[in-house]
Amino acid sequence: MTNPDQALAQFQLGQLRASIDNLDSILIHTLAERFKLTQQVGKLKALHNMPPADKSREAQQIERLRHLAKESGLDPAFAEKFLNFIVAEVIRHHEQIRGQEAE
Ligand SMILES: C=C(O[C@@H]1C=C(C(=O)O)C=C[C@H]1O)C(=O)O
Repeated sequence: MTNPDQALAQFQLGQLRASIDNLDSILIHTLAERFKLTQQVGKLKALHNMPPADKSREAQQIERLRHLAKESGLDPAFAEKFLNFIVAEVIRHHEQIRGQEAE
């Protein structure tokens, strides 16, 4: 048996989780669109013999995202780690594309 307080808490939890699910969908769709673009960058770089990683571009992105994170109340260290995690995957894709072009 649930008391009214527990029933209300369950309802609120369900509402919060529904919004979290919506935001997780946005994150997945956003990442999918980002990777479509970075795949195009990878092909362009492979075609023109440019290196997969660009540390100066990454430094600019980190500075920009740390600033945005601070403004939004997100931990800037987390924002930096998150970007680095994504960029590492992008570079892995670029190296794969480069390998395919060389075949
Ligand atoms: C996509 C690029 O390649 C790499 C991946 C980046 C990214 O995912 O934002 C940024 C810099 C590069 O290390 C790029 O050079 O723009």
